[in-house]
Amino acid sequence: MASSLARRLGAPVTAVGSAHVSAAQPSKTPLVPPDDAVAPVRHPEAPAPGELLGSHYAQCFGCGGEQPHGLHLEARAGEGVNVTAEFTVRTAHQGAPGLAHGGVLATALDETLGSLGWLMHVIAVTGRLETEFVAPVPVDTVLHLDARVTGVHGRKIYCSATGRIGGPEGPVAVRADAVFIEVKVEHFLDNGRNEEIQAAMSDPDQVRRARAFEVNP
Ligand SMILES: CCCCC/C=C\C/C=C\C/C=C\C/C=C\CCCC(=O)SCCNC(=O)CCNC(=O)[C@H](O)C(C)(C)COP(=O)(O)OP(=O)(O)OC[C@H]1O[C@@H](n2cnc3c(N)ncnc32)[C@H](O)[C@@H]1OP(=O)(O)O
Repeated sequence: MASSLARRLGAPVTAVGSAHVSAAQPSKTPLVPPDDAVAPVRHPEAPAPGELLGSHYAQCFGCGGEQPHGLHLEARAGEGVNVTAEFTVRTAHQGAPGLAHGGVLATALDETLGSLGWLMHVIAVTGRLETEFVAPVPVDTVLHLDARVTGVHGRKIYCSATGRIGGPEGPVAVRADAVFIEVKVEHFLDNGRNEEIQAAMSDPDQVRRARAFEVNP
């Protein structure tokens, strides 16, 4: 059977920003996995440990290589359902003189956590993200990021990340706990802007990447 992406490729995108996402109440989903959560499973075709994951979208602010304003984060697969990444704080990332903006650091954590989906072959978006800023992070610092999935409950993926300075074993400067929610590729097709969707769909590399996520045994 044709994949949903293939079906959509055959038809022009007509609606933009459909309202299928409800105007929800604030989420009360806790950030720790419930007792009946299951352990995450590394997909048999997940990238090998140490392999660079690459960008899920060339224009992504977090990881896109073609995004001039982006963080250009590059994550590597870990041995389990975990990833590592490095992020260098630039002058453009300041919040206070010589110090990283907290929102930029939260974005680096979010992006690193988001890349965990590659290891499970699941597309997921951030539902909740709680960040803790433990120590100031000066410009030119390399933040050593480490993220892992701590449990899966239905479509909810519980995960945590740390950002260390001075080396991968250095002191923790930032940390985050998050819940990601698994979605289908339609999430992007139904909610994204037509112009960018069409551009992404005419890029064979992008289509291949999106397809790689569609089958989750
Ligand atoms: C050719 C085009 C291809 C394009 C795609 C290309 C490649 C794709 C590959 C990867 C890309 C994937 C992600 C990007 C990766 C990294 C970037 C960094 C991550 C981000 O930056 S990403 C952007 C920010 N993010 C959002 O833009 C989400 C906005 N939001 C929504 O779109 C909805 O809100 C949604 C979908 C989250 C839920 O909506 P829904 O209707 O599907 O969910 P539903 O109500 O059925 O809930 C089901 C269960 O999740 C629980 N739940 C629901 N919402 C929750 C929440 N917020 N927090 C905690 N738990 C929550 C419920 O409590 C229930 O739990 P339970 O089952 O236990 O009852």
